[in-house]
Amino acid sequence: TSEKMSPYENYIEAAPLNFFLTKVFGIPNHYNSSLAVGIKDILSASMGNLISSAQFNYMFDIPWLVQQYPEQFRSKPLLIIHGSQRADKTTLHENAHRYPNITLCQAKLDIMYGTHHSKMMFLLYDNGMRVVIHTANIIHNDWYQKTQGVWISPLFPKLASDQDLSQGDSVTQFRKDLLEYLGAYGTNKHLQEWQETIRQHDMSSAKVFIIGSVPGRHTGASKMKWGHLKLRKVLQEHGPDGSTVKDWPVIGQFSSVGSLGSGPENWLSSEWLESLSTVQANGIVKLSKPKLNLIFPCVENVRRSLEGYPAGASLPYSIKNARKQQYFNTFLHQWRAFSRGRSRASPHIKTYTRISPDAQYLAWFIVTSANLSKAAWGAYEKNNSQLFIRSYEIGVLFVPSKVEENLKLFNVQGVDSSKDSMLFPLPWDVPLTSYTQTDRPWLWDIAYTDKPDSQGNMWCPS
Ligand SMILES: O=C(O)c1cnc2c(S(=O)(=O)O)cccc2c1O
Repeated sequence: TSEKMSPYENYIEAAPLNFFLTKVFGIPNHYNSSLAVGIKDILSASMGNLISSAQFNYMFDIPWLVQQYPEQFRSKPLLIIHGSQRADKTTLHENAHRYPNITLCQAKLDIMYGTHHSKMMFLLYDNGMRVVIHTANIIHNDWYQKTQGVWISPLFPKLASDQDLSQGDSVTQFRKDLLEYLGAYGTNKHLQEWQETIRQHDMSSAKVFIIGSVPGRHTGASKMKWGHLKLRKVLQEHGPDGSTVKDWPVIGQFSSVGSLGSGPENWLSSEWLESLSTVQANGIVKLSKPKLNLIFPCVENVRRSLEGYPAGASLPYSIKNARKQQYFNTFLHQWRAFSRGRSRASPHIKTYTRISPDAQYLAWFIVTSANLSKAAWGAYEKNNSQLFIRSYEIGVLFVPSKVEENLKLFNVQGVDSSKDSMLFPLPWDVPLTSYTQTDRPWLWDIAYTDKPDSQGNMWCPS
């Protein structure tokens, strides 16, 4: 019903997959005009007449956030869901204190080293609501010169009061999974109000699966609800068939790396890769495990970036972890995004996909807050009877058949404009670019003083 749409909605609603990159300051405008949004576009009045909103994230600059809303929306109720504790929590409260419309909600983090990584917006308008799931912190730098991913839901209309509230879910059970994710935060009055609001909206137009992580030791029926086992379950039921994707590589792209174990068989190439290479379970014998390709910036990628070495302050891979897992380097490829004008926009986006060897087709695609870590994706414990997750994460999974019935694959590039294909806007270049002999993965806690960065500076972390 285009008569309701304003020019902004047209360009946002027109994107068939609702998958955008954030606008980057300092690249040719062409790369910021299509399939790119800034935070002010997302919050603009042309997306809807805002009644209230919620912002889930890890880092917040509250005064900056308020300024990103249109002036007439800056006093609307705003719920901030964070994971800050102790001094960080005090600072957050000090910064929020002077805004009477802002309420803070602290997500419980009872497990050591867990963080509230999830990045999501609820936008309630007078004619419906939107859900935005993305990868950027609520700070200026994350929306300025980095590559970030954003999924913006269609406008979800409010259910008519007489309509049965069990209506209004999608073929991917988007609303059910979103409510289940929110349920994991426990009893918070403001979050429960948002759960009620979500129940009152028709989300049947959502074509993506939610892949979420919540802290805990998940067993029994809950074991497959979160992290890499949720992905495994969805791919068992709705994934590609084994014959189509036999020998198709898996690609992981991320902005941080955890402690993965002393060898690939500890976690990376065993349980994690097994989940990402799951195919529709039709009983055929287990396929050979596919090749794993990883994308993480090398030192040169960071040095030449628009921000220079300081881009590396958001790429927290430590020397402590790196020295324990040299095998990890054998999987690595450079950050290159020439096709999107973003080779120099350092990646903070996290994406995972299964791609054909000729890089023409995708079997599925995820954009998420989850980096390459056990804390985010979960790790088996107790003889695979439970999945141990430390952090909150949330992402969306695109599966061709759920985007369009009978669609089996996404097109990546080239001219296959046959009717049964849909172009997927990849954020990074294929084929992948290997590290050179002298390239090393970026580590954020060692010095780089042999070559100045794009700003003429060296990197000397304290
Ligand atoms: O986007 C996030 O959720 C996130 C989380 N953590 C970060 C860290 S650190 O907490 O791991 O030291 C250091 C630098 C950037 C970070 C970041 O961008």
